Amino acid sequence: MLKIKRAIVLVWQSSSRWTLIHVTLITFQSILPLALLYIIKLIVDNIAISLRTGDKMQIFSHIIFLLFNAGLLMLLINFNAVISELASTTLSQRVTDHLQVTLYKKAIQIDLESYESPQHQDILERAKWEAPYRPTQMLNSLTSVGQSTVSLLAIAVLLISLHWALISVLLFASIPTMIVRFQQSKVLYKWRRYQTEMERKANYLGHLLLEYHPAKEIRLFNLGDLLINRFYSLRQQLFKEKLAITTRQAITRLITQGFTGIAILITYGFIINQTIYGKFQLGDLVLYSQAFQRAQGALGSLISGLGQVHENNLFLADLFEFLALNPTISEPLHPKLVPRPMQQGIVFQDVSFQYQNSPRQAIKQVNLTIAPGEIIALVGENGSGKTTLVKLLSRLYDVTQGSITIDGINLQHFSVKDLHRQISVIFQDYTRYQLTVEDNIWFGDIDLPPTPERITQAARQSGADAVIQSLPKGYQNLLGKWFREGEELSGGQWQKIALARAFLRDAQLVVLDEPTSAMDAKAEAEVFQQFRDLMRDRSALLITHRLSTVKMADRIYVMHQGEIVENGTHDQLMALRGTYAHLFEIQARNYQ
Ligand SMILES: Nc1ncnc2c1ncn2[C@@H]1O[C@H](COP(=O)(O)OP(=O)(O)OP(=O)(O)O)[C@@H](O)[C@H]1O
Repeated sequence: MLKIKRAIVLVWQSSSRWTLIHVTLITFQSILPLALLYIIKLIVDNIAISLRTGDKMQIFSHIIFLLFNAGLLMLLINFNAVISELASTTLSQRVTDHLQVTLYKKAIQIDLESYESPQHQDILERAKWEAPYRPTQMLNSLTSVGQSTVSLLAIAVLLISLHWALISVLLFASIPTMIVRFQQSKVLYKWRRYQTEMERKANYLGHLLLEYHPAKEIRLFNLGDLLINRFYSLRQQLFKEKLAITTRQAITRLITQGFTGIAILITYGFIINQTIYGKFQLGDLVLYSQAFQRAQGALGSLISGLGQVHENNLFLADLFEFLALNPTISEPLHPKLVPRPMQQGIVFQDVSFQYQNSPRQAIKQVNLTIAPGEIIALVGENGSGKTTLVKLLSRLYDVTQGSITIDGINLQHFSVKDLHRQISVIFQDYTRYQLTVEDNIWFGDIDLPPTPERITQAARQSGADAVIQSLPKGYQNLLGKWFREGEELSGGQWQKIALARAFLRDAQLVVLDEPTSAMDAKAEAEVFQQFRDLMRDRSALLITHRLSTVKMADRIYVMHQGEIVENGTHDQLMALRGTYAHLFEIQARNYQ
């Protein structure tokens, strides 16, 4: 019941005006045919009277009047049907758009961690399936239930006046159909839930085959046919399962329909019998058989409407399951302001962290300090935990143990938005927005307007300005190949744009995860030559495998399997002759 109410609220919120129009028109649609039926009865009755009396002219003119009204009513019914369809299309569109936005709003709220669980992906996928149409369908099935109930009640009064058993037979005969319909919805729903992952796998293969990024490897490694075959065999499996379910359902439906059919035949037999023996007039025969036919129709749509309500109710659970997800990275009730400027800086104290879906700790007992204005470098082999530290610092995840503080205040006491405003992070898998250059840079700080001076300055600092000047529309040029007139950039050029985005934000800490990995040696040298100037009094955390660039850092932390194993300046670490010195010498040797 609660889900039905929520679905209606969603539809109402999408457009209260169109919801009202839609429901009103549908109500008319259920009442008007009944009025038409009544006029037809009057016409037949009049014909019957005319056969018995002499004043045929007067009766005929009355019948003409009734026919005229019937014609008008038919016009009205058709007009109502057309307008109703228009209202229904408009409302559906409104609901789809509204729900899409609701879904996106929820998606940007939930924890990053949620995206890493297959169960969450299943929930998201199902919510995506259901959101566009399920609430409108719920409204439609509810209105159809209302509509058929009104029709059925009105006809029931007529049929009861004939004989109470008629409507009882009809109702009784429809019980098996109803039970079967409900049962079938449940089976279908369970199957959809269970096969979500398989459907996602098929979609993923489809994505690999259609998207631009995988296209190169798919051609070069000749993966196309292999992936298509895998896609096809998944779809085959889904198809077979669905076919088995629908075949079983069709057979059951045939049996129940047979049962209802017999009951209907008996009832018709009764009506005909009563007419032959003169208990019903000819008009009654027409009226009752029409009414009975309509009762059948109304009952059929009532059962199907109730079945749909039940089915929609089951499937809406998926949408609401997603909308009910709450982030665990919670906002404090009374947030403190992030100190600006920081006095003591950022301190990681005995920080440990384990990803939810992982059997081992990614970070173990880490102690690390970033003082105001300090440039810190984080080095270490792949998988040693560098990026994870940054995710913890920016509260994309919360630490499992220990604490991270700014000027002694735990990060969890700041509002997440305020914290993010003070940190400018570019991850190694940064986003290439298929938008204008200006947007790509401005997205680094949308709290301020995208004035050309700010954008150009950030682009100059990252070395992107020269690239942008060579584009036909400069800062207004679209990037990427998704849209017309977009220009694709090289990996290093994209990286310069991403770096400009990081520089734009007036943050107290700039975190760059492999910021120059795709840049040529000259561009990289240019960025780092001016890096200290660029940072001015800001702190920076650099993650890089290129040890030549970390020499200029004030302090270097070396990570190994989630732990910090060494820290100091370049000279101190070289003198220590430990992991850093070893890594540095390997790289230096490769350049000789
Ligand atoms: N989302 C995740 N879920 C589970 N485990 C993860 C996740 N992300 C990273 N890990 C694991 O955490 C460990 C640290 O990964 P992290 O990305 O922090 O390493 P890194 O030092 O940044 O590596 P690289 O130099 O390759 O970028 C690795 O063992 C990795 O497998």
